[in-house]
Amino acid sequence: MISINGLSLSIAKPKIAFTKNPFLIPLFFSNPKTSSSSSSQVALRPVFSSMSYDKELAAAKKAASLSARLCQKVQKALLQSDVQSKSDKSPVTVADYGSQALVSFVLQKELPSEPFSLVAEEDSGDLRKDEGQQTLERITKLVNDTLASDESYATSTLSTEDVLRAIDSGKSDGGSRGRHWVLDPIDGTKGFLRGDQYAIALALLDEGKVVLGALACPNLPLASISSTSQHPSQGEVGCLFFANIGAGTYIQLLNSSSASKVQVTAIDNPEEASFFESYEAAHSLHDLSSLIAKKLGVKAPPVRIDSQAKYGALSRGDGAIYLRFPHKGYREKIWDHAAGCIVVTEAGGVVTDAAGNPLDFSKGRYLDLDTGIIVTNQKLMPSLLKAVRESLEEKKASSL
Ligand SMILES: Nc1ncnc2c1ncn2[C@@H]1O[C@H](COP(=O)(O)OS(=O)(=O)O)[C@@H](OP(=O)(O)O)[C@H]1O
Ligand SMILES: [Mg+2]
Repeated sequence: MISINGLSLSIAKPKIAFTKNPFLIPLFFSNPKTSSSSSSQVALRPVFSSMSYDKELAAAKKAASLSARLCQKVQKALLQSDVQSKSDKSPVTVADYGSQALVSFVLQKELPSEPFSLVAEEDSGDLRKDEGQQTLERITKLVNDTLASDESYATSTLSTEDVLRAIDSGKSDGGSRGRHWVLDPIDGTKGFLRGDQYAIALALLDEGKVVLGALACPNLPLASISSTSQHPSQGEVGCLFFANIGAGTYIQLLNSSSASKVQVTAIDNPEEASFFESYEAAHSLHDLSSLIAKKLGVKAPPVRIDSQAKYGALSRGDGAIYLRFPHKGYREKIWDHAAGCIVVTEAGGVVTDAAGNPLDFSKGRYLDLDTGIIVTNQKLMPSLLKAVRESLEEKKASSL
């Protein structure tokens, strides 16, 4: 019997006690074709044990929580000079850079004996230019002030060069071999700038599979958000969702250490369901979502919030469905979904592309997707898939 995240688990003696990766302990191997366990190596997939990732999860929670502290400070008193525009015209702030530097630094400090690879959104190109110097100094101060606020890092001080290096450690290409951290230092930067929802989304890939996630949502209330109360004016705010493969999903307040297990909703009647979608119409086709919702019989209006806070809210049953249909040609990045995906699946939900295939995080920095991403519980997925297929066919026919 072992205890993981407060859960007591009985672990069967492994039928095969070897693995190429000493950090992985397979509980058993399942053969996807026969569903029976076997000692043959042919066509076998390891089923990962959560006990391998406890210290990584602790490091991820610490990194995401400290970054949330930095982001909250910036959002409270945002200066005009804190916001810049990237080459694709999307906004980036000192908090995006500071969060990435902080996560990179903390993960490496907490896990000094592990090889470090990070796939993350930002790079330091603009900060290395002459006109980026003031911004870089502001970021360095934010990072050092945040470290100083934590007793285990009170004596750590980063130079501007350390900060640039920490940001640029996020250039890894990820892939299907080995371990890679995946980070969106601020997911929903537009929401962050509006004073709304955003998330610090951190996940770990092992052999191409997401094995843990820490999702900090500094503006998400602890109480449920629903279609009728998207902005509750009172109650505790600031949630950290975390999931370790095979061990479920938990939520705690960002400034507390007492966690509770969450589960997706059990409803099976779409008429009782509400659905999430992007706040920004440029990020997801709202018309298509409303057609799908109508076909399903969903009565509630969409709940539009920024970032992977949608995955977190769904994992605790605030809503039953998340629909994401980007405009044609957009390629989804792995950091926009990795943490959210495991937070939902470990809470009993299902995350697929529009054709019902699981998301594949092993292909590098991008997801190779069919059309969109849909998320719901196991009971609603068959009817959701049908509604999605019919709606996409209708949309295609009407554009001919
Ligand atoms: N054109 C387009 N289509 C689809 N998605 C896009 C697009 N452009 C950006 N992005 C990514 O969306 C991330 C923001 O998350 P959401 O779409 O969930 O939230 S919201 O649109 O801000 O409400 C956002 O994450 P951040 O860049 O971290 O803010 C982007 O990665
Ligand atoms: Mg971002």
